[in-house]
Amino acid sequence: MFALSSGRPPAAVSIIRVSGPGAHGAGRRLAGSLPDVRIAALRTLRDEAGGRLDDALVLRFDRPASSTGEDIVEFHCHGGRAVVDAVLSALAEIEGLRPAHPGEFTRRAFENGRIDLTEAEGLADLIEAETEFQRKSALAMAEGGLKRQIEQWQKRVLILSAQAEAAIDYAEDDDVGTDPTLAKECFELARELGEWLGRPRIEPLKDGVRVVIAGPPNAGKSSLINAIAGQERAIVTDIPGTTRDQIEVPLSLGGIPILLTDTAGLRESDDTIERIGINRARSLVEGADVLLWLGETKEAPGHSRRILVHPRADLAERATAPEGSLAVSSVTGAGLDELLARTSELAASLLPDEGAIALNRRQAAHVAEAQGALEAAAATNEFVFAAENVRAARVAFDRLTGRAGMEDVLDSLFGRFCLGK
Ligand SMILES: Nc1nc2c(c(=O)[nH]1)N(C=O)[C@@H](CNc1ccc(C(=O)N[C@@H](CCC(=O)O)C(=O)O)cc1)CN2
Ligand SMILES: Nc1nc2c(ncn2[C@@H]2O[C@H](COP(=O)(O)OP(=O)(O)OP(=O)(O)O)[C@@H](O)[C@H]2O)c(=O)[nH]1
Ligand SMILES: [Mg+2]
Repeated sequence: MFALSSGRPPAAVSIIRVSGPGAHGAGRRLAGSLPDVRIAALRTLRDEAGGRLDDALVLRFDRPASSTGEDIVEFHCHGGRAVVDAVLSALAEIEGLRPAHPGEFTRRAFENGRIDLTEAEGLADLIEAETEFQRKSALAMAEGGLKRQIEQWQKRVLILSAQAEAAIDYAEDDDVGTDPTLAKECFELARELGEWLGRPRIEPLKDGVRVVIAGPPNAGKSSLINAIAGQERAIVTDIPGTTRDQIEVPLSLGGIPILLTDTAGLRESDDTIERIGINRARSLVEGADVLLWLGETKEAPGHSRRILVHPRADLAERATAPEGSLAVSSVTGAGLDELLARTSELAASLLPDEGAIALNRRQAAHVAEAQGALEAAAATNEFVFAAENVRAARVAFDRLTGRAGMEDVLDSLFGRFCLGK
């Protein structure tokens, strides 16, 4: 299979990669001969009829020492659209070669055991990374930070598995009791997994921390989002119930990604459209990471990270903010810096430390699965049930890394534990 691996032409240089058993043959067909492995060399690429396609740098990798684990040839061509099309067409002519599916190079790397699922996820995030923060976090995942941690968990779970199985084998039928070390280690591992689950996740880093502006109609919510965005994003009128659809403004506060959302004013309404907007506003408030509340303090929804805002503070009748409320004016800009500072402080607490491994939703689900199973294993005094749950934890870790086969698991299980003793 082959594909253009670099960005969309025209570009200075375009890289076309070929991976699989036919890669070297294809390289020779186009380039005449291949350079030594991992040594770039200049070649004239030609089509079947001998017509010149381009002068390109050619690179060759021999399996398994390549990014996919297969033979690879790379053509570093001039990045013109017609050049790239011509080389891709010449490759398509070659028997047994076909264009790659999206993500297929990474998929092959996974299938050939070069990377596990968490590394593949890290690579996907790395390619999408737009900020330094995102890049460092994705790179930590892509270079195996989580994979190594899971391998350590797997080792411990294998020993537990062996202990539990051995206990079943050797327990007298009527002598099934607890193994305090087994229960203790299950408990300890479950606790450690719980600690990981309690850490900040990757989603706020990727999608932005969800900061929701909410409050009654006409409070000045849309004016506030416009003032923060520095442009007229939301419609502002003195008619209560102006905003219906949510309005989202992505911003970066000192490097912290924020998704700021304006919502419909909360009130009882007979207007069908407004009511739909209000329902959306309510669920946005519920899902908010940080809530900016522009209403009365006593009406404020309970939220663990909320800032009470006293808007329109430039008006004489609103000159004094109630205790605990931050006076803000979208007209004069007063209080905005303080509001943003407090917002980014709350938002920062939801983000992983720079370069730290942060679980994504899928990974966290499997970690939670393993945690639950180990807790159950720790709580029981039935070896059979304990063994079953330890096995479930093992499966959860295998799902986490995307590993399906159990052969190596069994090998290391029996290699570690001498059942004949
Ligand atoms: N030209 C080019 N640049 C690229 C890539 C590529 O495929 N081509 N990559 C595409 O993702 C990234 C580099 N990733 C790579 C990952 C592994 C191997 C590799 O050959 N691994 C072997 C040998 C390792 C070694 O020599 O240390 C191995 O793991 O066995 C190569 C590139 C970014 N830059
Ligand atoms: N003086 C003053 N007026 C403001 C300020 N913020 C908003 N207003 C006015 O208050 C009225 C309502 O403002 P909006 O921003 O539309 O209020 P809202 O909370 O979005 O209202 P709904 O979308 O209806 O829920 C408008 O007439 C604004 O011009 C402010 O800081 N100072
Ligand atoms: Mg509004």
